[in-house]
Amino acid sequence: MDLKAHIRTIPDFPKPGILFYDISTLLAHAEAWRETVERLADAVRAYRPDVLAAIESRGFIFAAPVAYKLGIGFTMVRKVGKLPGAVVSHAYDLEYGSDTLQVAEGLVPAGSRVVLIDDLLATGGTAQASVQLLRKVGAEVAGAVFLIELMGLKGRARLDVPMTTLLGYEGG
Ligand SMILES: O=P(O)(O)OC[C@H]1O[C@H](OP(=O)(O)OP(=O)(O)O)[C@H](O)[C@@H]1O
Ligand SMILES: Nc1ncnc2[nH]cnc12
Repeated sequence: MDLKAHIRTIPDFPKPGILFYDISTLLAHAEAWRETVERLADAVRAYRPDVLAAIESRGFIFAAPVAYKLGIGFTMVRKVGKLPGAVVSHAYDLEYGSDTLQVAEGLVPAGSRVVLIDDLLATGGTAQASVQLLRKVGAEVAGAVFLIELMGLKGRARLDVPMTTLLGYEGG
């Protein structure tokens, strides 16, 4: 099945000049959604994870059925201020300014093999910050899996873990 046929592109969202790759149309199509979950699960399984880590918020949509299918748990990598209780944080630089990601303390056992999952790799800033955060809590990041890669933005070069993407687009 051609999954790209189910991803809608919207020009100038959320800012002028950005071509937005919208997964809403894929999620709404039962067969495309099922095929996506199957293919992501195969890619994730190859890294032999003990647990998944999912990046807020679109990453949660994909991580939940994949974790269920593989019979493992998943941990949420969240934007600052969303997680209750003790958290571990990692601040990272954006093009302008900075941001912080957090995970709950004590949920990822030290030394466990973690696979990171998200819908889309653009500049790779969010994914690489997530890798660093997971290492801070003692995880071994075995790999990262994305549905979409915007190859023009060269996020792949920023990630220092093995990675698999299902759909590559030249632009970004
Ligand atoms: O590779 P990067 O340049 O870091 O960009 C990729 C990130 O941007 C999007 O999330 P966004 O921050 O828009 O949040 P959302 O998932 O909550 O919509 C996407 O889901 C990735 O997490
Ligand atoms: N062009 C894009 N489309 C959808 N999500 C994104 N996240 C970062 N860049 C994006």
